Amino acid sequence: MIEVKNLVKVLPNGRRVLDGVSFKVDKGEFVGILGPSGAGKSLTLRCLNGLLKPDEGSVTLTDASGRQYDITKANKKELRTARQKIGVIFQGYHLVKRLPAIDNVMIGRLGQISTLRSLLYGFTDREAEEAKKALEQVKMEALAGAITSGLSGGEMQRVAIARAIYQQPSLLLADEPISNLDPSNAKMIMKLIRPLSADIPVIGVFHQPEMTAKYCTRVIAIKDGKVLYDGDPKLTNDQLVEIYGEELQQMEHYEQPVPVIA
Ligand SMILES: Nc1ncnc2c1ncn2[C@@H]1O[C@H](COP(=O)(O)OP(=O)(O)OP(=O)(O)O)[C@@H](O)[C@H]1O
Repeated sequence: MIEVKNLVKVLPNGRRVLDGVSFKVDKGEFVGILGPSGAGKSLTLRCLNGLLKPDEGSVTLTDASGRQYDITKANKKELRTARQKIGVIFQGYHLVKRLPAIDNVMIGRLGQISTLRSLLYGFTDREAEEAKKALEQVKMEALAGAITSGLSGGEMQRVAIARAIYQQPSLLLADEPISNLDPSNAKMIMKLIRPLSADIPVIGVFHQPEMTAKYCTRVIAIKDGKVLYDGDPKLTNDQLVEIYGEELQQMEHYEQPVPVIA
C-alpha cells in the first residue's frame, strides 16, 4: 500500500505546484492520474519514488511483509533500499539499447545484488531463468536475445514491463507509458500492466482518459496542484470539461458532443 499525505511543493516564486495532494492506493488498484498540462502529475509521481522532496507532506510505502518505507524522510541509503521496491516504467522506456532484451530485464535487480558479485559472477542461472519467465509474461520470450535497439516501441515497453516484473516490486509507477505508442500497442501495454495490480498498487500518469476509463480501476485527476477528482475511472463529459478545460478540444480521442438542435 502507498499512502500520500498532504504533499506541498512551492516554487521560489511562491507558486504552489503541489498544494495538498493526498491519496492512498492499495494492491488490487490500477490508478490513472489525469490532468491538464502543468497540473502537477509528474511532480506527484516524482515524490512517490523519492526523486523530489516535497516541502510538506509524506509518502509511505508498506510492502507485503508489513515493512514501511518513509520515502519523504529517507536518507540516501534508505531511499536506495526503498527504490528497489518501486518498479518504474517510463514513456521513453529507459533501456540500454546496445544490450539484448534479457540483459535489460536483469538490470531490474542490479540494485539488489552487490556490485562485486555482479562484476565477478554476473547473474545466476536461476536469475536468468526468472528473467526469461518475466519476458514470457509480456510475450517477448522469442526476442529475449535480440539487441534492444532493433525492437519496436511496443516491444521495448514490454521489455521495460518485464524488467519491472523481475524486480519484484511492492509498487509499480508508470510515467506516461503509452504516450509514444500507436493505439494497438497502447492497448496491449495497458492489458499487460493491469493484471500486475492484483498483487501491488499500480499508479500511472496518463493523457488518455478513454484508456484509463477502460483499463484503470480508479482515476485521480490533478489540477493546479490539487486533487480535483478521485473515483470511478469512467468520467462524464462534464467532469472531463472541468478537468481539462480548453485543452479538451485538442485531445486526440475526445469527441465533442453533438449540439442539440431544437
Ligand atoms: N524545477 C522546476 N522549476 C520550476 N517549475 C517547475 C519545475 N518542475 C515543475 N515545474 C512546474 O510545476 C508545474 C507542474 O509540473 P508537472 O511536471 O508536474 O506537470 P504535469 O501535470 O506532469 O504536466 P504535463 O502533462 O505537461 O507533463 C508546471 O507548471 C511546471 O512548469
